Amino acid sequence: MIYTVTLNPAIDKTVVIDEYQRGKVNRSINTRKDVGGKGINVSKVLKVLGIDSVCTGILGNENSNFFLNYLESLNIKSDFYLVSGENRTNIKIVEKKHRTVTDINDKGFIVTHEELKKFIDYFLSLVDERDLVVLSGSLPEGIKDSIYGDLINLLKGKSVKVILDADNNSLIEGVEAIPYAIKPNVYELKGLVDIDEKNIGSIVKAGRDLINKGIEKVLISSGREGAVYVTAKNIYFSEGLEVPIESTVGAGDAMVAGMAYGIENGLSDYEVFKLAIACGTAKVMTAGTEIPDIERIKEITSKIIVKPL
Ligand SMILES: Nc1ncnc2c1ncn2[C@@H]1O[C@H](COP(=O)(O)OP(=O)(O)O)[C@@H](O)[C@H]1O
Ligand SMILES: O=P(O)(O)OC[C@H]1O[C@](O)(COP(=O)(O)O)[C@@H](O)[C@@H]1O
Repeated sequence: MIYTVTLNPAIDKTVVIDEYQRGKVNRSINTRKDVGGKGINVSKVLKVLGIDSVCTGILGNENSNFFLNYLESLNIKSDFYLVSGENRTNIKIVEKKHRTVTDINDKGFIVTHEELKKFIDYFLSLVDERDLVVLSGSLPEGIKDSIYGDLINLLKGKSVKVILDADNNSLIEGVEAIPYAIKPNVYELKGLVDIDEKNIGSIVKAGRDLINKGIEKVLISSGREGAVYVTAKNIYFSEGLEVPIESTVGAGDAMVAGMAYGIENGLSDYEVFKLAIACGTAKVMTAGTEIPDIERIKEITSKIIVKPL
């Protein structure tokens, strides 16, 4: 079973405007609200790919029904540890004129040490060596940056594979614990290793260094520029496809879903990479964090050109 862990879920409020006017009244063209947060988005795309997962993590009690009802409507199993407080709302400003998305991500609820410990104990009782765990997203107040590293060590103790998608110090500390796989974007990678994010050779070298440390799969995404996949045996590159963009929010999560699906199903590095790119590309063609459909993912998969490096 795949478990996605979201410690800081979010409602994504997408506001479409023509052009942001600082200090003025801005009027929206349209708005939408989606259930989001990185691990939850991964579970949404896994469902489309036809694979079950359990969405776990920590959820604020106050507006929890918005999340739980939505996941139930998609037939995605959820098993969150509930804490008091409200799940954050993250604002995504889509500017039509400039074709940009600006994220304003809130902090979220506060988690006490005791609550976190209860969640970890419960979560560890759920998983065994047959499972794959996706740890992703930012941390609510009260949880230290060491959490992903700590969880990776505990999960490795149970022979559970982990895919990590985090940033800043939680990524640095997570990588020190050597997860099975990671999916940084180039900016997250730059926070980890000194790279020139415009130079493919520099990105590949960073990927190889991480593989030499013991991480088995390193998928580095670079938005429209595409992605690089470095494993012990292969190095692949693919350019991003030119597609109509609705919202880039959740592209990385969709990519992680493709990666998790491929790893869970024993696909080759080549197939994993193609599927991950297809999921990310299909996602940018949907509004907000709406899930891409499977037919589009299949169609894009057939168009992706992967170059071995
Ligand atoms: N503007 C875009 N055009 C085409 N594909 C995109 C675009 N943005 C993202 N993608 C696809 O989604 C993948 C993940 O996007 P990226 O923005 O790098 O992730 P993250 O959301 O983690 O920052 C990219 O590698 C690419 O395949
Ligand atoms: O936990 P963070 O880092 O604040 O990110 C949460 C945000 O990331 C998202 O999961 C989208 O992530 P990506 O665009 O990186 O795939 C949104 O749904 C959510 O608002």
